[in-house]
Amino acid sequence: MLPVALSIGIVGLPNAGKSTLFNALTKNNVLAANYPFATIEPNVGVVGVPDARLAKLASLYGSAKVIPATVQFVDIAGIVRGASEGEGLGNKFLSHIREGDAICQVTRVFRDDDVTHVDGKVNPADDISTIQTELILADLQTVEKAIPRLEKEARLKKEGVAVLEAVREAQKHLEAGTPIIATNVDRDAIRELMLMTAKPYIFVFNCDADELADETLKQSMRDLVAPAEAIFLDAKFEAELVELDDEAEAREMLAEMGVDEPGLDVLARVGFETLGLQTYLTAGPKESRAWTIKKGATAPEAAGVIHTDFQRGFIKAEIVSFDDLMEAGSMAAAKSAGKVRIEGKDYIMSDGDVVEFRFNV
Ligand SMILES: Nc1ncnc2c1ncn2[C@@H]1O[C@H](COP(=O)(O)OP(=O)(O)OP(=O)(O)O)[C@@H](O)[C@H]1O
Repeated sequence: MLPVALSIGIVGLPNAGKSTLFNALTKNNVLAANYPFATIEPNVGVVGVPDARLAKLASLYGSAKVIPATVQFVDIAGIVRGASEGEGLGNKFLSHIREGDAICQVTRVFRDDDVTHVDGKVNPADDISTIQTELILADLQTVEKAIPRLEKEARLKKEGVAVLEAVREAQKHLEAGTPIIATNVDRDAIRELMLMTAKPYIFVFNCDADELADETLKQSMRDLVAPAEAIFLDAKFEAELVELDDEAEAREMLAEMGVDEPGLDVLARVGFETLGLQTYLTAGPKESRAWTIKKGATAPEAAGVIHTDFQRGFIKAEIVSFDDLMEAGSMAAAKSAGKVRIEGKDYIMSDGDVVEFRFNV
């Protein structure tokens, strides 16, 4: 199994704050200007997933380094009404969204008369439906284009019949204005079409300081997008926060905003979850490290993320859960307490397993 490198595409209307958020995520200096369509080329940012367990492991093992899991964000240009018809940057960037594994939509909530809104007013519900409509229309085009080919394939081979049926069902839902993720269409059957509304979705509400403190407002946004995840942050503030070298100052700024945790940390964690990923941990004097696997991965597959030899020559895995290890206070104590298990080829990994693999090369 190759290392898992899934990515999340950031979408939103022009001036929603995508570039500001992306810059903060990567500390890259991508152009973030008060200028619709400032972002033309897609940009990839690789972000560490914050994991408090790593520092604890590192202090237990005296590790020299800590290496977190990562999640990739791709900054994509703004979508405007009519994008599926070629308005704005049109279909060019829709193809970048198609390649992502999940979508993160940045929605403007902040009020600032100096920052133009494409529709002349700030209205999150309208903005969300504008983008959803564009993605649905683009998916509908994809489906309509594919159907004649799929009909031919269904006549030639049996497997094609189920695919065609699933795609026709998808078409009906899209015509009714429903994103595929909200239906029970067989998503495996239609995978090859890479439909955008079939991807998991995260909503980032880009707020100003007052709005961040407004629980009623936030609840109404949550209700608007449920069951999808809603994250609230001030992208401009997050961008300033990452510029600070002084951690104490950063903590103070967060406290002043009444926020416990940087929004970017929440986003990285929720994004990682939304992609269906989990981590297992390894620890030693050199490093404490989180490794990324898909949920449901077996022990040999997990070993393969470190090295293909580990997977090929897999014998067994010595596993202790992070919590048991911390409670015992050391690997030796965990062993004598009977908390360290020997697991074989069929073991399904759990998040937070602390692992040592035994293998033959
Ligand atoms: N929470 C916020 N509060 C106030 N201003 C903000 C906030 N977030 C972003 N801005 C400002 O809004 C403007 C637009 O932001 P940004 O360039 O990131 O938008 P964008 O979505 O990337 O736009 P485009 O699609 O046109 O590239 C910038 O001037 C930015 O500083």
